[in-house]
Amino acid sequence: MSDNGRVNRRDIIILGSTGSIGTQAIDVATANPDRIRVVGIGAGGGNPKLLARQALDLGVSVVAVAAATSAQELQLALYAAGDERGYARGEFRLPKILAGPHAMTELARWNCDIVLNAITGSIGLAPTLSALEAGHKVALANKESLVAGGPLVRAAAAPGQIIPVDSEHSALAQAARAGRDDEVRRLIVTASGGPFRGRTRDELSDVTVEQAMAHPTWNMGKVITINSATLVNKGLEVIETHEYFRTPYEDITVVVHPQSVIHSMVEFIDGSTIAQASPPDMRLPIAHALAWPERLSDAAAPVDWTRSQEWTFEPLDDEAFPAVALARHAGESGKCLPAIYNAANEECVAAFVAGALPFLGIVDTVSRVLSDAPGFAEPGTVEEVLDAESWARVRANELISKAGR
Ligand SMILES: NC(=O)C1=CN([C@@H]2O[C@H](COP(=O)(O)OP(=O)(O)OC[C@H]3O[C@@H](n4cnc5c(N)ncnc54)[C@H](OP(=O)(O)O)[C@@H]3O)[C@@H](O)[C@H]2O)C=CC1
Ligand SMILES: CC(=O)[C@@H](O)[C@H](O)COP(=O)(O)O
Ligand SMILES: [Mn+2]
Repeated sequence: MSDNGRVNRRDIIILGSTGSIGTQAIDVATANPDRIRVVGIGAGGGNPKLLARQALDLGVSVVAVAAATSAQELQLALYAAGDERGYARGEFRLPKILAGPHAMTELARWNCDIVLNAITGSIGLAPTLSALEAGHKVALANKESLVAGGPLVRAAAAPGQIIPVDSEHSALAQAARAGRDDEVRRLIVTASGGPFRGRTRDELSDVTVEQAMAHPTWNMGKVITINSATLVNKGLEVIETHEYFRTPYEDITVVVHPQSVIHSMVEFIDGSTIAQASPPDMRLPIAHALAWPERLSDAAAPVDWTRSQEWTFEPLDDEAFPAVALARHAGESGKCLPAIYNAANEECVAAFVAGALPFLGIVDTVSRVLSDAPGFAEPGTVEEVLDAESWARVRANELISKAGR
């Protein structure tokens, strides 16, 4: 029985409902109506028709858009979606609409059991803090929250209040259940290696956005897919691992595993390694986070043990892909450098997608921004994170426009 008297059913709010994680979370909820009910959703405002359809399909009481200009468009889309379903105007009750830059933090405080943060980018930090401060459990896909605002998120979260959704951290949390914290020796984070695994640095000089978007094993949103190609995603995940588990950076190892079946591993002091394995399908870690500490039946297909298959492992090529070493440097230096690493990368990815920066320019520019960074103190407030991020975004764009000349 949950605190609100319902048997095992959790009311959830999905921030970023129109994206890759958001839509898969809706699939998980729809497949488990006795366990999960979606009571509120929110998105950026880029796809008001989808957001409106989701709101009516799920029967949510509140829907939020971050772009204030999208509020009217959303309202019209809700009426149109109502018309499509044959609702008469008088009978049709619109959900409450929240709009504008504070809509996500307000939605994150709304009455519910769990907030799933599936927003992309460090703009997700304030909603994560808002949900934590409201006392909600947070199923966290938005890794940028922890990277940009790790000390703030840690200070706001009670033990067990955040449940990881990122596949590697879900795997680590599952594997870590096999022993006590003081019996863990090392965390091994797997990386697919991305679409350019095996290439030298020279061979990366003219790769296109389309090639970078062709992830070998996962179908994800644009930013994380480009980040997987540069290995910045793995850099962010090393910092995320440190933030979740408080493991020293030297005890976090990255290993390339191109099949993406082992999602990460925990090595214990007796020499035993526990791995979590499942075919690449985010519905599993999403379901795991929403039902934690229980499990939902048939969230995703298991490994097919009747079929011959090979799982391979190889070391990361730090020369061709320096993004992980750079993230370790940012993480070990602390202060605001992780936030600067992420914010500079967000600008560089946007520039790469717009054709204003070559692929190799992404990590090269992030590296330059990190080495140019003045001494920001450890952030104590969101505003301090935003200050460091603004500096990084401006500096990254200066370097990007110089590179374009
Ligand atoms: N996709 C995956 O398999 C995985 C993703 N993650 C992480 O999950 C997060 C989401 O990734 P993914 O689903 O791929 O991303 P997508 O780009 O597919 O979706 C992003 C979502 O965020 C919304 N959004 C964008 N800007 C804002 C804003 N300012 N305020 C509120 N909502 C906003 C988008 O809305 P709109 O449609 O209106 O633009 C959309 O709903 C990222 O942090 C990513 O790193 C982690 C592991 C795996
Ligand atoms: C599904 C998921 O969790 C992604 O973060 C994934 O890990 C990306 O794959 P890479 O290992 O290529 O970065
Ligand atoms: Mn991941």
